[in-house]
Order: sequence, then structure tokens, then C-alpha cells
Amino acid sequence: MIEFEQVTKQFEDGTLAVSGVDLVIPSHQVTVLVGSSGSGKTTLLRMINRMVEPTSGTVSIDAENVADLNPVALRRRIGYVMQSAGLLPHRRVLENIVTVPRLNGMSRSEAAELGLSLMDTVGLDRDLAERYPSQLSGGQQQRVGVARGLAVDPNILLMDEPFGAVDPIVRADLQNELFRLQGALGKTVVFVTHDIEEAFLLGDQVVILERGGVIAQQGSPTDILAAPASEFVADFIGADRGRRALRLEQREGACVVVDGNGRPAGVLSEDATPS
Ligand SMILES: Nc1ncnc2c1ncn2[C@@H]1O[C@H](COP(=O)(O)OP(=O)(O)OP(=O)(O)O)[C@@H](O)[C@H]1O
Repeated sequence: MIEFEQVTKQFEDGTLAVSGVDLVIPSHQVTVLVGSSGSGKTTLLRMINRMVEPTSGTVSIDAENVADLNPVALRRRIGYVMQSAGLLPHRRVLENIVTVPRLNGMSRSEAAELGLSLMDTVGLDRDLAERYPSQLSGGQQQRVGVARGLAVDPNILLMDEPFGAVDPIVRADLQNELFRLQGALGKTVVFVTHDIEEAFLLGDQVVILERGGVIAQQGSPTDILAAPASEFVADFIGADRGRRALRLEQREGACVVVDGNGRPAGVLSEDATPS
């Protein structure tokens, strides 16, 4: 469990990025921090692995204050995946994936074996192992980034807009892959995005942030959709625009679900059992 207690971050130029945040991030679940640009998502994320230090308050992992932990050791046991993958351009795919295990002293042959099995895990063809990042598609680069994030078998995986730079089809692919991976690996994932659809798709818990790093609402997607806590939240999730106001229409003998714009969203199944 990761816990923020009364966490505030004011940068040296006076910018108040995060303000009095109390937040519990449960283990083995996906928590998504979502908000518009500048709402403090990245700052919050980076306080978990001490890339940013809070001005006041505490961040703890399993009841241990991260301020008491060695930052380098901390970063080597927490996976970090960022937008545009952040790969080392002059290192081959396999080397990129196992950078941290190698720094931790793993032998070259053991690391190579680990790297190849991680390529399988994230759905990358092993034939790509000797390529350089520039020889990969954007989606493939992101998969390498995720494999690298998993390379130290971390309990915690921090993901900062990891799918922000790829086209919508590849993005949907990567989202599904993360969903599958999370089902299999059960990591504690903290995921940053500005896209509420992505947040609702991936998050067990969704934390909506307002400008100045203030939590507007937190809860499951269902809870937030059912009862937006404020006008800001209703506006942010699109509830007020009728986009999510689904209704049923009878068409051709079937019960069709239609969205607020009149577009069919699906068919109401007779069988109400979730699959
Ligand atoms: N090193 C810094 N020095 C001064 N201000 C900073 C610094 N880093 C971030 N900020 C400011 O803090 C606020 C929060 O930034 P942060 O990057 O956490 O937001 P974000 O929600 O992740 O935004 P984005 O979606 O654009 O990445 C912004 O106003 C930003 O300009």
C-alpha cells in the first residue's frame, strides 16, 4: 500500500503543484491519476520514488516513509514507464530492457534470458531484440518501455502517460495488453493520464485531480459515474454533456443501447451474467 498524508509540493518558483493530498493506493490494483495538464499528476507520481521531494507531508510504502529510504535503491526496485518510452537510443532493445538488472549486478547471460522472456511477456517478437529503438514502431517502443519497467520484478509500477504518444488503435492494443498483464502479474500500478476514458478503462480506483494538485474525487469508475462529487467532476467526465447518458431503444426486435449523441453503443443482452 502506498499512502500520501497531507502531501504538498511547492516548487522553488512558487508553483503549488500538489496541495494537501491524502491518498491511499491499495496494493495489487491499478490506481489512475487523471486530470488536465498541470494538475500535479506527474509530481504526485514522482514523489513515490523520490524523483520529487514533498515540501511537507509524507509518502510511505507499506508504512515505511520513503524519505528514510535510499533514493537510488528505491528507484531500482520500482518500475517506471514514461511517455515516449524513454529508451536509450544507442542501446539495443534487449540491453534497454535489462539496464537496471545489469546495474544491480545480474550476469550478462542471465540478463539476456530475462530480457527475452520479458519480450514474450509484453508481446514483442524476440527477433527485435538486437534492434535499436529507432528501428521500432512507437507501439513497439512502448512495449519495450513496459518490459524495462518490469525487469526488476517490482511490486510497484509507475506509468506516466505511457500510451500518450501512439495512435488510437495501437493505444487500444497496449491498454488491452496492460489489462491482461495486470490480471496475470497483480502489480500495484499507478498510472497517469489526462484521458478520462483511459482512466475508466484501466483503473480499479480513479483519482481525479483539479488544478493545484487537489483531489476532486476518488473512487471506482462506477462510483464516480454514478455520483460525480462536484460540477467540476461532472464536467470532466462528460456527464453533463449527455455523452454518457445511455438509453435503450427497440430496434429490429433487439434492445439497443444508444449514447447521448444517438449513436448505438451496444445491444442489451438477455444474459445479464457478467463474463
Ligand atoms: N520543476 C518544476 N519547477 C517549477 N514548476 C514545476 C516543476 N515541475 C512541474 N511544475 C509545475 O507544477 C504543476 C504540476 O505539474 P505536473 O507536471 O505535476 O502536472 P501534470 O498534471 O502531470 O501535467 P501534464 O499532464 O501536463 O504532464 C504545473 O503547473 C507545472 O508547471
